[in-house]
Amino acid sequence: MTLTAVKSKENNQAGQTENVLVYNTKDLNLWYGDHHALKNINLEINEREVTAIIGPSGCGKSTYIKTLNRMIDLVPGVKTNGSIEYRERDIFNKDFLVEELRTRVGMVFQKPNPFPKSIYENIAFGLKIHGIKNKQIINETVEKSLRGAALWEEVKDRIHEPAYGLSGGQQQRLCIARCLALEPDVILMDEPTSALDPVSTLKIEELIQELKQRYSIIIVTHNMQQAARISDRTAFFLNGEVVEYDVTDTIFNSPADSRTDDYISGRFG
Ligand SMILES: Nc1ncnc2c1ncn2[C@@H]1O[C@H](COP(=O)(O)OP(=O)(O)OP(=O)(O)O)[C@@H](O)[C@H]1O
Repeated sequence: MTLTAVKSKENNQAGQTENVLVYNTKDLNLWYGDHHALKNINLEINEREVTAIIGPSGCGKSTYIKTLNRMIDLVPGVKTNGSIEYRERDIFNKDFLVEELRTRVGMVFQKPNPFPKSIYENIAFGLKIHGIKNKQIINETVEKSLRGAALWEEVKDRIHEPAYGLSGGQQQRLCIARCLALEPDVILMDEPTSALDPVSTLKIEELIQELKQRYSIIIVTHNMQQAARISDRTAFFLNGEVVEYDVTDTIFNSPADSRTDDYISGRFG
């Protein structure tokens, strides 16, 4: 039984609700050509939690989250074995259409990447691609998504202006709104605040706390304080392996492995 499963069981005995898994990664290995970038990864990720992935540069954090929505398929020469179950279905199974997976699992990148269109069109565009044509539904979804990303009040009077006119932090919240419009189940975030100033970072962190009421969030971050502040569980990656995975408080206050302790204390990385 894995650590997370043990904890779920303990919670259950204490009369709390059992955790539901959104992802279950089993013995995952990944190679870029000959380079073994992910080694025997086993991770159970709970729904409606924030799961942080931390570790030094090059340890495989981005590779792992890009595998969760099969964006890794776009890299030539990648090989994998093992499995990743999303809601108990193997994402590598040929019956699981990648388009379906990416609709269920949204992604926000390090650098805000709005389309060169208006604020409104940034959200409406994705809806139209998904076949939604009704103007009223589109208008309502645009507003709902911008509200969900805590951006509506700031942009409601200029939603037909170019998205590039927004600040970096606003652009990142627009990218989150664009993701929310498609009603995802999971949101993957790859260092979403690393290009932002402290005030914009705080806004995104507050937003993540709100979003976890409805979505499961998996976030890669180099910022230890951020992982400690916003995540429920943290996985520490090193050289393509998961060294330790536990509730965030334990990782930061009493890690089991001395390498985790060294990393979070800033002794390397
Ligand atoms: N497209 C690629 N082709 C070949 N090797 C790659 C590719 N992408 C990543 N790698 C290698 O795989 C390893 C893991 O990279 P990855 O980007 O996942 O690390 P990371 O932990 O996210 O790093 P960082 O914190 O610097 O973003 C590194 O050794 C990297 O050089």
